[in-house]
Amino acid sequence: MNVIRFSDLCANGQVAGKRVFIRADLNVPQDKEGHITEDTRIRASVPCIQMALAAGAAVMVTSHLGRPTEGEFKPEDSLAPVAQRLGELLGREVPVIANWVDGVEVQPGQLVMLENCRVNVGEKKNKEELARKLAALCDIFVHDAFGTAHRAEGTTYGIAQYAPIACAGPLLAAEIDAINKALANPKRPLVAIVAGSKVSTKLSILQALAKNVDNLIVGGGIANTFMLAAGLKIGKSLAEPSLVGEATAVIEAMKARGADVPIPTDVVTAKTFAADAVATVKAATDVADDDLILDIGPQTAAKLAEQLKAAGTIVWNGPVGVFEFAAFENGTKVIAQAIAESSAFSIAGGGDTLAAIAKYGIEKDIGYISTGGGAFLEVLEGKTLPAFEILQRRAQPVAVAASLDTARGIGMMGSDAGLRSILKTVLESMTGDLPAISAALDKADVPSANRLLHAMKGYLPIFAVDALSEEVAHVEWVSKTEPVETVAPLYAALAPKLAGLLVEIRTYVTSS
Ligand SMILES: Nc1ncnc2c1ncn2[C@@H]1O[C@H](COP(=O)(O)OP(=O)(O)OP(=O)(O)O)[C@@H](O)[C@H]1O
Ligand SMILES: O=C(O)[C@H](O)COP(=O)(O)O
Repeated sequence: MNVIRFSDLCANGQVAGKRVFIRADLNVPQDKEGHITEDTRIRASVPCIQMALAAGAAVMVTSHLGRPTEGEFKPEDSLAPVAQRLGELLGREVPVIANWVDGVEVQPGQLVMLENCRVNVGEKKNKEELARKLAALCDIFVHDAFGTAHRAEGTTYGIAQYAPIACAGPLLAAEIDAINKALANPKRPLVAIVAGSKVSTKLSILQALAKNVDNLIVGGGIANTFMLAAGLKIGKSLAEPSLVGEATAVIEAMKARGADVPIPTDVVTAKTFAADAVATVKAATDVADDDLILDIGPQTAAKLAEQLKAAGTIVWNGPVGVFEFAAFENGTKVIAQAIAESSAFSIAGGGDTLAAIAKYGIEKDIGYISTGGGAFLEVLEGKTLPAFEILQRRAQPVAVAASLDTARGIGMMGSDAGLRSILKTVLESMTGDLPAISAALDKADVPSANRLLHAMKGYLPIFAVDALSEEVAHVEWVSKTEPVETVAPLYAALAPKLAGLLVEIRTYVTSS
């Protein structure tokens, strides 16, 4: 995966004193009072934040929480409980900043949390005006929100288009590697459980999944839509009637491969969506017009559990019922226990799925737990997620424009060994010089920056492409006479290219 990794930037000393904007996925489940019921996503975001702080950055972190209406902040949309939990994990205060789009006060060594980014107008549709403002807040944008990597929004895509440097955080990078590895050659039968409440998002993924998986188990609002497709009544239950055609297409695609999508034969219903609603188990054919289906029935759960026990690989996203209410948790509990008892390699993800895993204490029985729900389903579908598309694109100019010209280097040095030898020395000095130039410019010390650029101007033509050597020569020349206001933006454009060259040099000297 050709993306810039934040860990490399930290190791190269390019982060000290920089403004770092981290997009995390801190979208955790909460109860009615706003208490966090499961904090995996917060814990998983800690390493990136600590990495940025340890590298001496001024750190801003943000996330969405739920699906609020843009421009209409409500107290329940606030990231305050998340900041409080993060503060406990980090052992420091994490102040929450509201109305932050036009500027954020944060100093190196400090960490602030920027209030729910989905309240900003233009976030969802990735409006350019917002994206440019977001990018202007930072020197380095770090995408560490794997759970939201399938969304092309302002803080997950737009900011990456315009920020001076856009890179992958450690969680984002580790998740994609782990999921791809786990699913590269899945042991068959491969069974996917796709359930929960995000019907339209997930139903459209199912068509692609139907080509890959051997068994497709549906639950929650998705199962209700499949029941409609099978001609069953679902009363007032959560479903997406406009997607019945898609559900039918999935059933047909599975049938054509000799597999099927089991439609619930019994369900648990209520008359209201409430924890104390009376639960009634009934046949799937007996659902009344005023019924809400809130869980699969015990017969259906037992049948699905059998299928799961025979699986080679299980992918699980979404609880099959409203497991938060005791009367409607049985289906999810039975499925969770069947996954735990199965010898299959299991991979699970999704905000509420993680909460269900924690509730039934089966963390140790799951092969891999991802912070992504919809995102990891899209990886399974074979899609390139928008996060990776833009980060790869942002890594390209670095690789192309700042590239190492090894043929030239060998010619100039007389041999490959000669080139390697000079590159080892260069690697050492550039690793120190790049942050030193930035630090000098931060202090408006242009003469020091000029001295360092002058040295670089001398050796780059031995092994770098002309465009880069010329750009360095130009910035060095400007820095002889011009003030920091003129030099700093020129160096800001040059720095990522030099950082890219450094990565190439390191790769070259460590290759055999
Ligand atoms: N039959 C149902 N009717 C209404 N809500 C349901 C039903 N079945 C499950 N749910 C709800 O679905 C929610 C979880 O769905 P969701 O699609 O958000 O899953 P997830 O694991 O969080 O995945 P992701 O991270 O992709 O969102 C739970 O809060 C659960 O109560
Ligand atoms: O819970 C999730 O799957 C992620 O946080 C993404 O949330 P979204 O589906 O509201 O974009």
